[in-house]
Amino acid sequence: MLCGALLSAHELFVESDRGLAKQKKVKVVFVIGGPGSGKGTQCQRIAQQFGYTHLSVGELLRQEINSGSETGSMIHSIMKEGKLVPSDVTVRLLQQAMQGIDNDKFLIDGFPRNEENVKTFENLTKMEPEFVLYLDCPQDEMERRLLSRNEGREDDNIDTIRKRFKVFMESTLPAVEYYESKGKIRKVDAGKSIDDVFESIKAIFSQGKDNNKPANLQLVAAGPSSAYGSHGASLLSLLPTPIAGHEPAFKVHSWRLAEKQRPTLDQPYLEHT
Ligand SMILES: Nc1ncnc2c1ncn2[C@@H]1O[C@H](COP(=O)(O)OP(=O)(O)O)[C@@H](O)[C@H]1O
Ligand SMILES: Nc1ccn([C@@H]2O[C@H](COP(=O)(O)OP(=O)(O)O)[C@@H](O)[C@H]2O)c(=O)n1
Repeated sequence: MLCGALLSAHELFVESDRGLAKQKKVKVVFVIGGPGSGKGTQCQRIAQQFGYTHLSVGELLRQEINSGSETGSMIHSIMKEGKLVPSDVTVRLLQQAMQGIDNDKFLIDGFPRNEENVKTFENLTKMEPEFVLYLDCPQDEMERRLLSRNEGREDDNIDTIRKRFKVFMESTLPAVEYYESKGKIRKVDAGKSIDDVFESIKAIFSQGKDNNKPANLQLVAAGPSSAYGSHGASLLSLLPTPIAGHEPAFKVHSWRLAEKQRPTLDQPYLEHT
């Protein structure tokens, strides 16, 4: 079972440049997709346009391999088989990287890869993502892209690529379903051109920005028997959905028909908070 109520933003302790610990609220967006779906490519653009720090978990693992540590050699043997590194190792590398960066918005690329990744992240950080961007791409297209990636990656050979696809289907898709059940998946068709995929992604990130702005709502004044009550309810449905972790832009005043309380300018139905 995965944990229930978690914070969207978390008090993360970071070392300031004076060496003192200070608290800051941190937001994370996870980016999931099959190998070669374009996670790294799109994350670079998102980071540049929306001010996120891009952390590629695969890259953090490769850096650990290059450090020559014992953990690095364990990671190396797992990665060349296309398997998944134990979550406590991955999440600790991720936490270390986040603590060393003075930004409050992180784009975490290639994470989570399975439900164990999810649980470990929740347990160790007590955070959950704002949302999860899912790059959905046909397998034959991902295979074509990986075989021509030319970054000299040991795992970009046809045998390991096929193993990574299997891991994606068997382990990562259940994590996608978990976030789907929480309403956090934002899926884009990643089989299109780089520019077209980014257009879809921009709409998702821009929507988040708009939802943070207080809406410019005019109060509707209405006299007795003018059906304000029924329209009041539909008015509510027009308001932007509050984003988890943000105060809603409006306070809703209840009014009870039995007591014949109608909204007035003194006691409006909706009020900016
Ligand atoms: N939409 C796209 N169309 C064609 N090629 C792409 C697209 N997105 C990425 N690529 C290329 O495919 C390869 C894999 O992309 P990458 O971003 O590294 O994927 P991932 O991080 O998901 O493994 C790279 O060589 C990249 O330039
Ligand atoms: N959360 C993660 C992310 C990557 N990895 C490992 O790192 C490898 C490369 O991941 P990556 O995100 O750099 O690349 P792609 O497989 O998405 O192209 C994976 O195949 C796994 O072996 C992991 O174990 N756990």
